[in-house]
Amino acid sequence: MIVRPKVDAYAEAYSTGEPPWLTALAEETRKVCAVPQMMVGPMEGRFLAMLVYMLRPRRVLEIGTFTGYSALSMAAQLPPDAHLVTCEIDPVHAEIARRHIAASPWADRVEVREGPALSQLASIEGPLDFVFLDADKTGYSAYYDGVLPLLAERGVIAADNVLQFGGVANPLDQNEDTVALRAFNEKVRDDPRVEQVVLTVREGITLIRRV
Ligand SMILES: C[S@@+](CC[C@H](N)C(=O)[O-])C[C@H]1O[C@@H](n2cnc3c(N)ncnc32)[C@H](O)[C@@H]1O
Repeated sequence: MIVRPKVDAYAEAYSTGEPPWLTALAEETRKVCAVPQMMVGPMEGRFLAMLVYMLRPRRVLEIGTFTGYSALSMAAQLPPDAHLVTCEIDPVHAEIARRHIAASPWADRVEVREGPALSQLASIEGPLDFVFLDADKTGYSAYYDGVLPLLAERGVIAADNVLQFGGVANPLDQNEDTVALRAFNEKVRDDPRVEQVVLTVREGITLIRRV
């Protein structure tokens, strides 16, 4: 997180709590996955749910399912006729996500597609009303290029982890993901087709829309 832990804890305490079905998913993820902190967690989960509530999207695409925490956070706020496709490369992650989605009340609205997200993009139908980018950071630039032409006129892309806990602002941080995200942030900033705002929520989230 970028904000001080005490302030972050305060913000979480005064936000609506995590629903029980996500607590069960999070508990299993912490038990069986090597990097459970890949889940967006309660605060960002509530934030995504609020965005979906406000946007009322019909078609949602997520790139980077992991065990389904963000997908189910969003699904709970989808209108009944909406559809969320979420892409995941790892079969173990996809299996956990599918099981929790099947047990949820939103199984009819959420589809997990297994395999590299970039090759899935060819079969994704637009227009997309909301896109959540949260897979491999070195792939963001290609995902952005792939989804922008599919974005609805009033569609929004949310790109996660764009500040890497602040690493992007530290020139000494030459980690591969940080370098890729710096390049991604520059690309979005310099793209005349879009307007964007970089938020300091958790590891940083950029909201992008077409102009
Ligand atoms: C940060 S996690 C996603 C977290 C998830 N949004 C959540 O809140 O639980 C990133 C996920 O992207 C997946 N991934 C990595 N490279 C991918 C690719 N090329 N195509 C699809 N998924 C990929 C990883 O296996 C991992 O499960």
